[in-house]
Amino acid sequence: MIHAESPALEIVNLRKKYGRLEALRGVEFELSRGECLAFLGPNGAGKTTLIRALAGRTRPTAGTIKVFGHPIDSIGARQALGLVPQDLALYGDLTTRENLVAFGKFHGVPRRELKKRIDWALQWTGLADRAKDLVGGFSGGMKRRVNLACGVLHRPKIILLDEPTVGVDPQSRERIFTMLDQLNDEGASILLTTHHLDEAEQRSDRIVILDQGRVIADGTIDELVLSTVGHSRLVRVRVDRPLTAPVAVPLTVPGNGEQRRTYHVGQAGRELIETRIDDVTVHLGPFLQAVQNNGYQVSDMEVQAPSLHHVFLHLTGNELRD
Ligand SMILES: Nc1ncnc2c1ncn2[C@@H]1O[C@H](COP(=O)(O)OP(=O)(O)OP(=O)(O)O)[C@@H](O)[C@H]1O
Repeated sequence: MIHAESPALEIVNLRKKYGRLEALRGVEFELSRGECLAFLGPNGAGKTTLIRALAGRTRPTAGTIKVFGHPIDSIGARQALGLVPQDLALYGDLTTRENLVAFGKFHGVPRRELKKRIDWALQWTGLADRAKDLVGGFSGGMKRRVNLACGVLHRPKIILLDEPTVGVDPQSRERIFTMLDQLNDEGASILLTTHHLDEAEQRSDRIVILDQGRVIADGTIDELVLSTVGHSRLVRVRVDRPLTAPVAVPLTVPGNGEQRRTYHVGQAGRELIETRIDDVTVHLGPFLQAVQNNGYQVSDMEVQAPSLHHVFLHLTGNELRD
């Protein structure tokens, strides 16, 4: 039975120790029903450990995990969860269909439903015409798709995916996200880990950033941007000749008793001026005017909105790399 009000997942004070190393240090978050949540974090942050703990593959040292309000070790909770692990768990010497049969049985899909589910999975993955081919000979992207199908054959309400697009080409990546969108549209709640900031930014409803076993940020892109780097824009202006000195920009700062301040931007000897502007509508015009007043012509300009990349750098001080 599913509790009407409870979230899909509720994680409180989750801890996992491997000997003296604490991989999870009191992780707390919720996954709402029907939500797609992306977990980001540098290498070793604890993402895989978290997914494994949620999937019952490793026992947490402390903390609670509730699935639709039920303890993680209840039968209802187990049936609600589907895991798509990072490492491909497929039988290379079996065909696509044979792999699906094996995983369907493993997940306890009733015999009478198995064929229907497998036909659905073959369509869903776009591999119907490869049903009788050995999986061992497939490309990385195709194997990922079969792996995904094997993890969701029993139609779990919550799908946990550890790096679902690692090592696949951009086309397969796109295809995998279309497949996940379909499950999400049909009501599944999705929790995935990824190394791709753009993927998290474009594909998820909410983002949790994990660093050294702790949640250091949790929110929508807008919330994360606002609480870290703010809504300022990076402006890059190229001018017609190297600066002889930094450019003086007088700006009026609104607020209690308007203040006039002068900023000096740009570096002598460079043709590029980079600065942050709090409010484009108020400050961009005076900034460009000041560049002209200092005797330079603007030859090119770029305004960059803050992205998840800036949030991540701000919070962890590191680039996120594969
Ligand atoms: N079975 C294990 N035994 C001992 N230490 C482990 C084990 N599994 C993970 N760790 C350690 O726990 C920490 C978190 O590892 P985890 O794999 O969860 O991180 P991750 O965020 O998934 O990293 P990556 O992005 O590299 O996959 C790391 O320091 C790792 O070395």
